[in-house]
Amino acid sequence: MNQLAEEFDVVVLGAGPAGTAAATALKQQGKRVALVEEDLWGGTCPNRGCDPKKILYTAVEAKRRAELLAQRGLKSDISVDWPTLMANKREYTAPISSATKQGMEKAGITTYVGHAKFLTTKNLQVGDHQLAATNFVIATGQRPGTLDIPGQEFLQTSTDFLDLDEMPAKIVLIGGGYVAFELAGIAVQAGAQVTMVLHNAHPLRAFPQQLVQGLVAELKDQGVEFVENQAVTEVQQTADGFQVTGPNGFSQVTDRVFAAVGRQPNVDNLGLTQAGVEYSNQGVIVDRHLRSTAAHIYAIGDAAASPVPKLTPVAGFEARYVAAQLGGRDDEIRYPLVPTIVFSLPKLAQIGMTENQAQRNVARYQVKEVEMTNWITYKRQGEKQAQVQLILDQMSGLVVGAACLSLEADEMINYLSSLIGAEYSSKQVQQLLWAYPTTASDLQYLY
Ligand SMILES: Cc1cc2nc3c(=O)[nH]c(=O)nc-3n(C[C@H](O)[C@H](O)[C@H](O)COP(=O)(O)OP(=O)(O)OC[C@H]3O[C@@H](n4cnc5c(N)ncnc54)[C@H](O)[C@@H]3O)c2cc1C
Ligand SMILES: NC(=O)c1ccc[n+]([C@@H]2O[C@H](COP(=O)([O-])OP(=O)(O)OC[C@H]3O[C@@H](n4cnc5c(N)ncnc54)[C@H](O)[C@@H]3O)[C@@H](O)[C@H]2O)c1
Repeated sequence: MNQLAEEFDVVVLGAGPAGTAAATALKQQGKRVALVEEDLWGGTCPNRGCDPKKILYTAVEAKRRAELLAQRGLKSDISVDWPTLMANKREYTAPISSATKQGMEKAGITTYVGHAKFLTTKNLQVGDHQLAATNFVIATGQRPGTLDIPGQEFLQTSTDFLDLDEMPAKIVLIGGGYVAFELAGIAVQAGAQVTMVLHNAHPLRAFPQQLVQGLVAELKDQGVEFVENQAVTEVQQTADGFQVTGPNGFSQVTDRVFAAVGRQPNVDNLGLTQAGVEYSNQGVIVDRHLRSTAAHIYAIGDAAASPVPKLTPVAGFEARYVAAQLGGRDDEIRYPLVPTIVFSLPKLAQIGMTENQAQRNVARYQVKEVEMTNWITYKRQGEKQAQVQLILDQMSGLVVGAACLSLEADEMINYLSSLIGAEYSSKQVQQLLWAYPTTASDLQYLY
């Protein structure tokens, strides 16, 4: 081992939700912990992901709710003041990085600023420092993917969108996943003319297509244009913007073009080969203990090729699990149910078994669609899309999966998460009382 190396029990690479949670839990065990970050402390979620997105979303959701009540007695002429909204977002995000770093240091974690790269299986380099450790935790996250086409340098990302000084008059969003649907809702309500360009006809493929079609219909109603089956081949800069082109004469002139075509794990410049760690384009390959192919090196969060959605609560769960493993536990990871929400207008949420999975065993699983637009919860708000889909296991009689589309879908999915996770039967649900009339009290009619 290099004599100049600074020694630790564990070195954590990346200070996002995964890395900070792991470092904190490991420090609480009394370990000597180093945490390395090359960019913003706190990582994607609070700086350029979930939280800034939700701040912008809060304003556009309020505007949409007011619009829906326009025929129901609420007079409103609301518009989004983007510069002020952005100032509000920046006021929130500006202190995050330094506060997170300070918080880590206050907890007794040794922090390093710079790019971490393995030199050997036991050593890594950060700037002028060499760090040696018994164990390492890779928590380097993901970055926005792009398209390998002429003019790719003109493509912007979700990071750019979430920090726009002005909302452009026209934008093109390439992609049909979480990011594209969330940014479309924000941009259209902030006054932009939005075109979503999809390379196939299956947006949000992991969600029930009936609910996705409801979301698409709602976004179209708000003014979003959808172009399907169009693989963009080139982006050119013009005198006053950009021209997006594709096969069969497709051409769209716009002010900005955002690629929302998935994210790539930050694993390619980590010296993983020197460390004996194998990886794929899904991230670091891990076993059921989140150990990489080098058994003393773990991977968690977005950087790990673990078979779960890449979300902040999952990153935290994996971090606490690995800390417990390094503290002496030796059980395989068992994930709880993972709720996911697309914060579009309206919201689309899902948990547990999906419709696609249920359809592989129709003898056992029944898909139940519930249209709720006329229920008091939704009617009073003028909501146009309020649907729930439940997956029933006919063997146990339990609900094992659910998806929701409405402005209340974020709350509803969390209630369903508790009930499905605790394996509540219909009979048990009828024994519970929720204050009425609320989103929760509808559960009685759903089960
Ligand atoms: C636009 C957007 C919206 C999102 N919204 C939601 C949401 O609503 N809900 C939700 O649950 N999830 C959401 N996510 C996903 C969520 O942000 C991620 O799942 C979460 O941040 C993953 O945490 P992580 O710690 O694994 O990775 P990250 O947060 O990406 O942190 C990794 C850190 O490692 C650092 N790093 C990388 N390489 C190195 C290196 N070699 N040396 C040192 N440091 C390095 C990076 O700079 C980064 O700070 C969203 C993501 C995006 C992009
Ligand atoms: N609310 C949330 O929880 C939330 C919000 C945003 C992001 N995220 C996380 O970030 C991840 C990334 O989000 P995302 O929307 O970038 O990815 P995604 O995987 O959800 O969607 C990518 C989309 O891009 C399309 N695509 C792929 N290659 C393409 C190509 N060459 N040309 C055109 N389209 C192409 C896909 O068909 C898909 O529709 C999510 O999977 C999720 O883990 C979560």
